[in-house]
Amino acid sequence: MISVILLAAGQGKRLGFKKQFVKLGGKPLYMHSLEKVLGIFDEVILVLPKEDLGRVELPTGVKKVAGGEERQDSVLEGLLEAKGDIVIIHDCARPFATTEMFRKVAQLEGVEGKITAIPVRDTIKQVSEGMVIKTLDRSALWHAQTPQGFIKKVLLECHFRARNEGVVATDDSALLERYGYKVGVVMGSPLNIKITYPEDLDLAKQLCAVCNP
Ligand SMILES: Nc1ccn([C@@H]2O[C@H](COP(=O)(O)OP(=O)(O)OP(=O)(O)O)[C@@H](O)[C@H]2O)c(=O)n1
Ligand SMILES: C[C@](O)(CO)[C@H](O)COP(=O)(O)O
Repeated sequence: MISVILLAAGQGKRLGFKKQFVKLGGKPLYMHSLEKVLGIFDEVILVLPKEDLGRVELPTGVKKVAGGEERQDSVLEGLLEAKGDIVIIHDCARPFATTEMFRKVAQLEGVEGKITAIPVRDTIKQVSEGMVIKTLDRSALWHAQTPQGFIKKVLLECHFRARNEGVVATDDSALLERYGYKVGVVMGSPLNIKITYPEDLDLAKQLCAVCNP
């Protein structure tokens, strides 16, 4: 059984407001991710800010869960509700992830986790105080994206250990890396952007207009 946990419980501090409810292509941002997985996977859980749980109406079959302070806390809240032996974690802040990506990260033969990611394309400089220190070898550098798939009991164990040690990571695969589990990679897409800053939202609106004119 595969559970999908869609994260939409952030406060949007870097954007200036809660992005998950912004209308993109005529529907709230979180709906873009929901539509990619609904009816395809066994269970869909949408993690929302506690204060918004009551006002968000969702299609039948989608479970609502209250999130926590940090992204990692929200993942754990979702995990505690998930029934699947495989879980897929996705940021609703990435509205252009495809169903194919969700399917691919759920294939976990020989690994405990699998992420979408794309190779770094630009020349990468190490910079300090406005000065270039050196050019880094980019051949092994990738941008991590979501969706990310995991064996649930492994991800839960990693979350509990991280909480006990006070470790906070920006994505879930970092926790598996920390505790020695294997994480595979599947090709994401440069179009699978994350809306973090105001200019990302402008770009997303333009992408949406091109993709769904
Ligand atoms: N406590 C949190 C924090 C984040 N998220 C979700 O995790 C994803 C990635 O987080 P981010 O871009 O950092 O979103 P925000 O936390 O909303 O933004 P900011 O960090 O700027 O406040 C988003 O889909 C966001 O809703 C969450 O579910 N619970
Ligand atoms: C999980 C993530 O989307 C991978 O790219 C990202 O790390 C989460 O948010 P942040 O903007 O890096 O805090």
